[in-house]
Amino acid sequence: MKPIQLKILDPRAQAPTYATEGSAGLDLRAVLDAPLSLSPGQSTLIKTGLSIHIADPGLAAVILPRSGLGHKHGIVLGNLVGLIDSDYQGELMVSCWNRGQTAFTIEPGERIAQLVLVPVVQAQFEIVDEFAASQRGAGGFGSSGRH
Ligand SMILES: O=c1ccn([C@H]2C[C@H](O)[C@@H](COP(=O)(O)OP(=O)(O)OP(=O)(O)O)O2)c(=O)[nH]1
Ligand SMILES: [Mg+2]
Repeated sequence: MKPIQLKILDPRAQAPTYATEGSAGLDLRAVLDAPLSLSPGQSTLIKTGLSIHIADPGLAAVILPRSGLGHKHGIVLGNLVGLIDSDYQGELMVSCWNRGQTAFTIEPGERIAQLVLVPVVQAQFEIVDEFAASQRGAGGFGSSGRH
């Protein structure tokens, strides 16, 4: 694919790389002046020192939690998932939320989340009054397999 333009906005940041050949995610590191303690329940927006311009509307990026931090320490994302639009050119920001019971300290340069590029389809809509019948119809929320 075409390279995605990347700006390194802070000298403490570095271009993210895939850790292994098969990695889907690029780890994002915290740009912080000092360690930052997050109390239980607290969330804060952390800079990454990076911006990208995806440019292609057929792509987007998502920011996802790292499983170790999320499972072991309760550090997930305040917005659950971050969505980076293809036309966004600002700094990549990570909302870190301590959903755990104990304080957690984020160190400068710590890998706090991961960025995944994903394909996107922009929908076109056709307004109709009725849909053609389907097997499911309007059933949902556990309706299948119930008698
Ligand atoms: O975790 C995130 C989520 C979003 N963004 C940036 C990229 C994204 O393209 C932009 C807008 O995000 P979103 O559309 O989710 O936020 P919004 O609350 O709808 O704001 P807006 O009105 O600017 O679209 O903010 C981040 O840097 N980190
Ligand atoms: Mg938006």
